[in-house]
Amino acid sequence: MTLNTGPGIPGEPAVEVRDLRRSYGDYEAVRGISFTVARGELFALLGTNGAGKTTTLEVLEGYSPPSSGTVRVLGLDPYTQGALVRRRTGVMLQEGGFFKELTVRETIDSWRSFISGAQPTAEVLDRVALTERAGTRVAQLSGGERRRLDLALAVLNTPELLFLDEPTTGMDPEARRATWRLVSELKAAGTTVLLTTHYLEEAQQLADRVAIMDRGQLAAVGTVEEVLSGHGTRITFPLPAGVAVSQLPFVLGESPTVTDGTVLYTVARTAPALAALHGWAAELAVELDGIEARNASLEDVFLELAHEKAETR
Ligand SMILES: Nc1ncnc2c1ncn2[C@@H]1O[C@H](COP(=O)(O)OP(=O)(O)OP(=O)(O)O)[C@@H](O)[C@H]1O
Repeated sequence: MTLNTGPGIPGEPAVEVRDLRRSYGDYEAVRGISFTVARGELFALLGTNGAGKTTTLEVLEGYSPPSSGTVRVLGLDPYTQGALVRRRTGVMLQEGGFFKELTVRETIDSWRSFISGAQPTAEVLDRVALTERAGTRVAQLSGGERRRLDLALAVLNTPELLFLDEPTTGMDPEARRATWRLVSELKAAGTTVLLTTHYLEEAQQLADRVAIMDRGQLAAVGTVEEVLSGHGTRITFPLPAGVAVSQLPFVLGESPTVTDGTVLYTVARTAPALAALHGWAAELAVELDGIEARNASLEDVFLELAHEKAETR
């Protein structure tokens, strides 16, 4: 038997997931998902709470086997070939298990002793902007600083593939941006990154491709642009003075929603919709001040999914 321990077959994806299912007892948390992550790509797994993101990541990291389906990480089976996979990957978990009495430097030093070819401690501290906190005990770190220490440990072995489970949860905006910079640098240096996040802006900023997970299934996979296409344009304007909601027209067959005096239409085609609205306004001799048309955002897609979820409950 020959084991594939090298850098992998050129063109072979970094991650390949086929029909993955994973159950906890009777409960199926992941219900038949398939996706691939190419080498060098930054892929974001987005989802509502309990969608199955962490469960998927745990299978990819080799902590649990699939209930059915297959996963390959760097061409290897992460469950049965865990040691080989771990040598070439970095993992940042949602809750790092630190010894709270150790300082930041001692924590990094102790992890370094397990890794051959680990980066120097000073360099790692600098990369995650923790140099000034090197002598601080882990117990005294803020939530965001602990996440940065998690990240430091995940990149210690200069991994080919990095798994980040909600990397910026608990960080203030400045720390979040610093983490985004670090993740972007790693990607620029050729690291493949698979991250989960609740922050849509994070996915929009960083990801080459995103997958939206909902109730154990993938609702959409593609570039942000691809995922947003098909979700229409949002046209909004303040309800004109003297106009009743019942007077608002159907536009391209769509009825509006009115929230706090703002009218919203979601339409497939922008120009004819705007023309129809201006025609309607001219007939009523009212002004459409403040009318705006914008593409759907990831947030809109999320809200639609949440809405569908509430309706199917
Ligand atoms: N060990 C477990 N035993 C039983 N059920 C579990 C277990 N771990 C997770 N679940 C359930 O499986 C589902 C998916 O959980 P998972 O943590 O994968 O979701 P998630 O998308 O990561 O959610 P979040 O964004 O809230 O972290 C949830 O309904 C959760 O309650």
